[in-house]
Amino acid sequence: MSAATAVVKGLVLSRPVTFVTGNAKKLEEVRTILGNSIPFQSLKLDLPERQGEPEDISKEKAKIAAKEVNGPVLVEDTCLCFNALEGLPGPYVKWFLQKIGHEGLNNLLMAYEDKSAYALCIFSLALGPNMEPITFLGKTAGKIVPAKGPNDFGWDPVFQPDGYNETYAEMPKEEKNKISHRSKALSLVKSHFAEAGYTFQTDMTMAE
Ligand SMILES: O=c1nc[nH]c2c1ncn2[C@H]1C[C@H](O)[C@@H](COP(=O)(O)OP(=O)(O)OP(=O)(O)O)O1
Ligand SMILES: [Mg+2]
Repeated sequence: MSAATAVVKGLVLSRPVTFVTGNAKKLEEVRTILGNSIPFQSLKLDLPERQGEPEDISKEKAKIAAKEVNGPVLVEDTCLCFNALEGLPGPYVKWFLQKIGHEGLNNLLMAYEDKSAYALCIFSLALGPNMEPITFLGKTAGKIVPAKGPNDFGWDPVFQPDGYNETYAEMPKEEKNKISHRSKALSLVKSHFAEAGYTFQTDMTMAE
């Protein structure tokens, strides 16, 4: 079928926004948090990630994704940053988790009294290939604790947000989604869509 057309304050998008991620759990949270507020489709793709500052990594992912999709895309990059380690492992937490696990993440902080950390989520929206991505940051402060709770999403069992005695993993999903790095970033994404007044001419469910 012909692609859906979206009007963006005079700017016409040939397709609805595609959220590109290789992570099913991220997608699940994004779906729940966004509800029907922003029509989007998703694409499972493991995008290459450069090294460097979190915001640049996220933007670069959006640029690559926009080329792949040849249309508007939303991506995000998530970091787990330890204050005692100047923000590391940060964007590299995926590899740390894979190699050394929850216990290893705790051990990294063994030599430090400061166990404080923050979860950072950076969404990048690129309206098309060769368009400069716009970024949206969400941050939740907490500390690193020995793993507690179900082990079904990344480092959730070792991250205990400030003001809670439970880790992200122990909380009901709705509670995590109220206070999470991801939901904070997504509320900025939502405001952006509302302010930009993006209107969609075609029912997004009809998009290819
Ligand atoms: O809310 C979260 N709670 C716990 N763990 C989380 C969360 N959000 C991401 N994570 C994990 C997934 C990956 O191990 C690393 C981020 O790496 P990151 O590159 O952003 O994610 P990814 O490669 O799994 O998916 P994508 O294809 O969107 O890049 O932290
Ligand atoms: Mg990734």
